[in-house]
Amino acid sequence: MSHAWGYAATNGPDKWAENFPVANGPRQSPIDIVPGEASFDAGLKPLSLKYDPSTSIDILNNGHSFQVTFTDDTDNSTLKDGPISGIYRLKQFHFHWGASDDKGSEHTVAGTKYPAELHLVHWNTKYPSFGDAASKPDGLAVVGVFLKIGAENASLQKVIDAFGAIKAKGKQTTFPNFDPAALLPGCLDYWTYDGSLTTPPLLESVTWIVCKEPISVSPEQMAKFRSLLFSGDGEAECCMVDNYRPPQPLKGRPVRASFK
Ligand SMILES: CC[C@H](C)CCC(=O)Nc1ccc(S(N)(=O)=O)cc1
Ligand SMILES: [Zn+2]
Repeated sequence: MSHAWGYAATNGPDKWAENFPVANGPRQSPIDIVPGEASFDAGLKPLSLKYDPSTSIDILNNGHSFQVTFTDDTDNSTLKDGPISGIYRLKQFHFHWGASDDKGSEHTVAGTKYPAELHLVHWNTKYPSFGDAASKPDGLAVVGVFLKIGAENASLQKVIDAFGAIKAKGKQTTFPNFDPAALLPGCLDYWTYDGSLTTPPLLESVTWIVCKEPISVSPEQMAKFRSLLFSGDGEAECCMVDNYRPPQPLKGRPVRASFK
């Protein structure tokens, strides 16, 4: 298989280990979170997320998901406290979703799949860059937020309104003045564990911070996610759906809860 990894039967999660052997490593993500087996840790601090909307730059269809990218040359949009030490800068956020509402999230909760999952990707400023941090065991911190079918989400709609310009792989457009804090749930209780990127290169450099409370998304909004394409202009159209990796073995890792 060339390095063209994807989510199809021919190049999907079950094939990734052929080119990325860390796929079978000791700290892979996502995982199934079993609340009854998570241990409450009173030492865990509340998350400190401080985002500056002026750091949002553009929105891109990268052929695996769509992502909103941020300028990360200052400490204007950061994650602090929670389970981490130091200052982590926001680099991008993206989503994973299913072809239908019964699947789509990467993490699951006692086996429950949500229709989608938001990932806010941050890197540790003790390292010079995102790329450098991505290869360090404490290099990245990703905040995961589940999406649950319900009322229309006005903040999410701002992202969806840009989809017309990024339908196909490789398309990108400016996306200024967006506040990603508007995509966070009201309650920031979380589970945390040591894991990895959930797509190749599957680097084991991520402190995962998964929020217990989901945000809402309407059925019509989910349909718009499913109208994006994995394929590029001029290629046979292939809807961008089921771009999620299934849960991986916990291999003895502790999962801590910030709440009782
Ligand atoms: C050094 C280059 C860098 C590894 C490749 C580009 C990148 O950012 N990948 C990435 C980011 C986040 C996730 S997830 N889904 O949040 O775990 C998965 C993959
Ligand atoms: Zn992700």
